[in-house]
Amino acid sequence: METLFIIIISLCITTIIKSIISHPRLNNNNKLPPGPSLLHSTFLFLTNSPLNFKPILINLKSKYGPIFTLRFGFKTNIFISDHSLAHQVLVQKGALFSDRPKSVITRTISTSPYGPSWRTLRRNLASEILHPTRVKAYSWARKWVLQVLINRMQRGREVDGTVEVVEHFKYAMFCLLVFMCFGEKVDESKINKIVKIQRRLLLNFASGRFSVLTVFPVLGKIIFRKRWKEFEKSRSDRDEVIVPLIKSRRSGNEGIVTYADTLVNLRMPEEETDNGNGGRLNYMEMASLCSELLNAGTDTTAAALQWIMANLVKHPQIQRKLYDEIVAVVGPSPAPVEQEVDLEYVVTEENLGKMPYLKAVVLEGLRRHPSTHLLLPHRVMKEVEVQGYMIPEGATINFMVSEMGLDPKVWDEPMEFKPERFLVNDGDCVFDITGSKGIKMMPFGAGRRICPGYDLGLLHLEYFVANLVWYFDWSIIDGCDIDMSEKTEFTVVMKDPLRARVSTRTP
Ligand code: HEM
Repeated sequence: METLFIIIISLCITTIIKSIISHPRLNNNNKLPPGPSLLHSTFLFLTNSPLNFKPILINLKSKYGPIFTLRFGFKTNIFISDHSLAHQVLVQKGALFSDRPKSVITRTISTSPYGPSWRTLRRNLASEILHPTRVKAYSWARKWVLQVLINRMQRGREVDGTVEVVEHFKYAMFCLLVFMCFGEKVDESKINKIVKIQRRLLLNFASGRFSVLTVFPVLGKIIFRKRWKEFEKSRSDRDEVIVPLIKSRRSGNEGIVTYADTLVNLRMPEEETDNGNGGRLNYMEMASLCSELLNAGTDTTAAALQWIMANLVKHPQIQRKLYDEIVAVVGPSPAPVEQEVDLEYVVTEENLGKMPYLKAVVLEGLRRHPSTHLLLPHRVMKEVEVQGYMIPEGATINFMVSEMGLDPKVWDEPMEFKPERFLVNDGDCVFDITGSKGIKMMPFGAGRRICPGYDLGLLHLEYFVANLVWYFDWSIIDGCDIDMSEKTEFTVVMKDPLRARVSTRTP
């Protein structure tokens, strides 16, 4: 029934859009990048889930080139797969391309329009939570989470020593981000409840079920009544768990400063006078922002961690080289740990800086398997020319991250996992992940909307990879190769989750 409605609505919109093709903003001189006809594009959007869209985009790229257009209803979607075009758009003309399309999710950093609210929220996260001194203050929480992870992996090991790791990675990253949000070592059942609620929301957005509510904001509420109800229910379930955690901070929890604390104290400057609340955020808004942080920092990192460990299992010589580097810096692995015992020895964060090969392994993992194939969509704020084409105001711009990491013009043997490509002559690892001077890959995006958590994300990956390799020897299960096929959830994950033989190393 809903699909029928979508088709009817799309046909109506098709008619309207044809009439606005000659809109002043799209006159004869204003040529859009090439792409399939409106009818063909609409058909592609209606018949494919966003989760399965990647092969279609790759096909369109090979047909139309590094910049192409796909139109759907009133929306003009531009796709860019070329590094220098991405640099031109995101860095050189960044001010025009840093807006976001409208979303049904309000009050998050990632969905806020480019403007003062976004700036205030992003600055709060960057300066209050992601500042190096604050990140350092969470260092003991990372050690605690490492222990949680090692314990869970030991407990989850089958008699033959094999373990499926991804759920343990996700759980560990969740514990860490929940701690950064609320300052509590939340118990397992509550963590699992939060994970379940967050995942339901995310998967519904990633599959397009909830995004359609944004495409048709007014009619959508009537046509997709059931989905609206479902969306509101998911939101209220989320608030039911998250708001009490925020309130418990208000009741005078001393010690470490958490994200929830900073939100309670935040004032939105442009609303100071007119929201009747002195510019304070309400609890739903705070819950939405905490929920964003949990999503942004967990699945992305867990997905990357799984891909990196899979490559280390697949390439034992790379794992050996990495292990040797770790041992050269911190000494031999400690004796096998007992379950539930406090970890005495870890590869510390100070030591990570002395391990260029570790950095190279992590970067190679992010190049070869970026956590997302596309950046979050950007919105064009004003009509602008890009490579001789006119991009209309309001168009959505998408960046094909994975294609950039695999471009043979930039990367030698792009399909191979070769960390050495990131090392310079003296064995140092020097790479600008922000792409400010030029983009070669952009797993965290680039320009004004670049992921504000990129430094923390890299730290988490280096810390967990180093410790997992120092504590355990990872090997392939006899007779089973590692299948590197991928599938898209909220992030891009291994289709066959990594299962490996994991044995504690002896000193
Ligand atoms: C390996 C880990 C991570 C990866 C691969 C990753 C990747 C990304 C990407 C691709 C974007 C979209 C950029 C764009 O649209 O141009 C993004 C945005 C964002 N990320 Fe991350 N991220 C990671 C970790 C984190 C962490 C740890 C945090 C916070 C603690 C975080 C917070 C955010 C936020 C708030 C945004 C929205 C930025 C905005 O719209 O201004 N991310 N991330």
